[in-house]
Amino acid sequence: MTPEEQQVNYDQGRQGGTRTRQQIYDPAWNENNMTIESIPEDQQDPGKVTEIRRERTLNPNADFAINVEHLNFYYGKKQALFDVSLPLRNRQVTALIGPSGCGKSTFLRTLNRMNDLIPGTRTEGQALFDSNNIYNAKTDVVLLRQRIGMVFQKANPFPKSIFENVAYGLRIQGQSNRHIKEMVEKSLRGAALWDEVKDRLNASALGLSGGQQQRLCIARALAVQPEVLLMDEPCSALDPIATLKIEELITELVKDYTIVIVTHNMQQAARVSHFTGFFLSGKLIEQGPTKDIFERPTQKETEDYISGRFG
Ligand SMILES: Nc1ncnc2c1ncn2[C@@H]1O[C@H](COP(=O)(O)OP(=O)(O)OP(=O)(O)O)[C@@H](O)[C@H]1O
Repeated sequence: MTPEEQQVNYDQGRQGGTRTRQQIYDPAWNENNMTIESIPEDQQDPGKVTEIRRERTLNPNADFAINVEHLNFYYGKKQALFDVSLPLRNRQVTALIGPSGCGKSTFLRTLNRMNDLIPGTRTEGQALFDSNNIYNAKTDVVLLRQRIGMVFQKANPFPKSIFENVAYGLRIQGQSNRHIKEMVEKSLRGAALWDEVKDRLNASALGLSGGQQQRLCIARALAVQPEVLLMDEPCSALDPIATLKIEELITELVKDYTIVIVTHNMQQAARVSHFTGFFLSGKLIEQGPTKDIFERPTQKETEDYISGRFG
C-alpha cells in the first residue's frame, strides 16, 4: 500500500463516529437500536466484567512479540504518551483500555508506525520486534506493516470485489495468481467469512453487511501473513451479534497471531484478552493479567475506571 492509500485507509478507519458514555458501556448498543433480548440466549453478553473465561488466563511463559520500553510520543509540541513500557506477548490478546483521549490509539499506531503518516510527530524510546527497534529510522515500514497488520474502527473495504479486496496486498507483492487464489481462500476461511461469500467472490465488497465487511478487512490483513494484528476498536460500529462473531474470531486467531486490541468496552476486554493495559492521560497507569486488572486492580484510577466512576 502506498503512503497515500495508507492515509486514506487510516482516515476511513477512524471515522467510527462518536459514542455516548451509555453507548460505550452498553454492550447491547448498536446502530439499529437492537436490544440484548433480541440476541439468542446462548449468545447474550455474560454481563459481568468479572466473568473471565478460563481459557483467557495469561500464559506467563509466552515470549514477548513486541517489547515497548520508555516510549514517549509527540504530536508536534503536544506530548501524547509518557514513558510507556508494555510487553505484548506472543499469541496472547492484549487489551488497551482507558477513557477517550488517553492515548490508546496513539500507542497502537506506534506499533506499526502508522503515526508516521501524520506530519510533525516524534517518537522516543524503543519497541523491540524480532530484535529490531520498530522506531529505528532504518526500519522498512512497508514490510513492518505487512508483519504487523491493522484493522480499524470502521470497516473500510475498497470499492472492489470481495476477492480483490483480499488479494490487494498480494498483488502489490507481485504474487502469482495461483498463490493469490490459495491465500484468498485461506484468509477468508481464517476470518470466518468463506462460507458466507464463497459463491459471490466477484461481487462488490460494499454489498456485505457491516460485520462481514469487518471480517473481510481482517481477511485482507491476514492475506499477507502478518505476525501481529492491531485492532483499533474493531467492533465499535457493529451490532451485538456481529460483535460476538468478531470476538469469537479473535479467540480463534490468537492461536496463530499476537493480537493487540483497543476497546472502550470493558466487557469485551474481559471476554477476549489475556493481558490488559489501562491508560490515563497518556500514561500507562496499570498493566497485568486481565483477571487481576478487573478483579483486583492495584491503582485507584484503574478501579474507578473499571467500576464506571469515570469514562
Ligand atoms: N492527529 C493528531 N494530531 C494531534 N493530536 C492528536 C492527533 N490524534 C490524537 N491526538 C491527541 O492525542 C491524544 C490521544 O489521542 P488518542 O486518539 O490516541 O486517544 P484514545 O485513547 O485512542 O481516544 P479514543 O478512545 O477517543 O479514540 C488526545 O489528546 C488527542 O487529542
